Amino acid sequence: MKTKVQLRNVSKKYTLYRTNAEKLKTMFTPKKLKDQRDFYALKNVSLDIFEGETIGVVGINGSGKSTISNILASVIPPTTGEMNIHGETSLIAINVGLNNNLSGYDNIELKCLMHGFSKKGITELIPKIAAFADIGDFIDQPVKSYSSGMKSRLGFAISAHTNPDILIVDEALSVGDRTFYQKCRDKIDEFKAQNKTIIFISHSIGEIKNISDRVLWLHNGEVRSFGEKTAVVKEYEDYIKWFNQLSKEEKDTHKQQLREERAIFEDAPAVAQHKKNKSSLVFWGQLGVCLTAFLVASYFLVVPSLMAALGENNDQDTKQNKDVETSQLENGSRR
Ligand SMILES: Nc1ncnc2c1ncn2[C@@H]1O[C@H](COP(=O)(O)OP(=O)(O)OP(=O)(O)O)[C@@H](O)[C@H]1O
Repeated sequence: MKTKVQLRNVSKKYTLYRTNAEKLKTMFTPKKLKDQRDFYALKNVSLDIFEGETIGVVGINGSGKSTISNILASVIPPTTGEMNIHGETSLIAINVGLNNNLSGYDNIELKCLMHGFSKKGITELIPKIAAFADIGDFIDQPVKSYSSGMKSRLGFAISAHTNPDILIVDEALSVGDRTFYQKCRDKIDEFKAQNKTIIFISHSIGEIKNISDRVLWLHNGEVRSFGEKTAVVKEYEDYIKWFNQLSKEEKDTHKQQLREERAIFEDAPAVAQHKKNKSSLVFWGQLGVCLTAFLVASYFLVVPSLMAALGENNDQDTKQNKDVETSQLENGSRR
């Protein structure tokens, strides 16, 4: 089986800033550890996805589903880890990929150009995409005037017609109505029949069970389970059931525990030491550069003046010697 997506220890780290001023400050000064609020949106994710597979992705809010879809579609880079994607990806998400200030038509043209279509190809595709999106006169209005369902329709229509190898659908179908949903399902089935790879993110367990071959459960930024769909969906549902039967205090304790697991505190002394080493290295490096610059400047500015001064002295000495010699000669001849 051909591997289409390979992730090895992929992590995405974010820093939360309390204010914009704090963010600005950390750009100029090494941030103090007490201010640090780094956390993993995604932590050490390793997986392989093969050609022709449809992978369903489940997980509670904030578990990292959109982060992984954005990384796979190269919308954002991972902080660390290795990623190999064999083929062209296309992401359909409610708020990603469309330029809000451009009209539907212009967005179609732009996306098609980005996918490498010729002008002629684009002219042929535009009516097909517009017909699939089925948003009427809104197609020539700016996307900012669209409802989320209309954005999703246009996004799906563009992606479905640009022939991607790997289609990533992030919750995009949840905002469309049932007529559009069925159209998208038919298109997804067409893609499956063409042996394309699909990554399908949804909160609807029914949809996930229907569409997927394997299921990935992301939990607190990590892979909790990845494999046969019925087994993984059951594990996920069992977790939801377990969580829902907890008391309010137990739920809060559990959520706090998840936050702590995700926060980058456990290696705090190592980070602090690393930062300390790094900043002292930077300090000595800068000092070294300044000293070298000073010595070079001194060489070129001071040495020529010294040489000139010495030269003048020599001239004066020679002149004085000559004067002495001349007077001695004069005295000698008088004698
Ligand atoms: N740009 C960002 N800056 C800071 N934190 C971010 C950023 N983007 C995402 N996050 C955080 O990363 C974590 C994972 O977010 P993500 O959107 O991937 O979750 P999700 O599983 O898609 O959630 P949902 O089901 O609510 O859509 C969340 O805690 C989120 O707040």
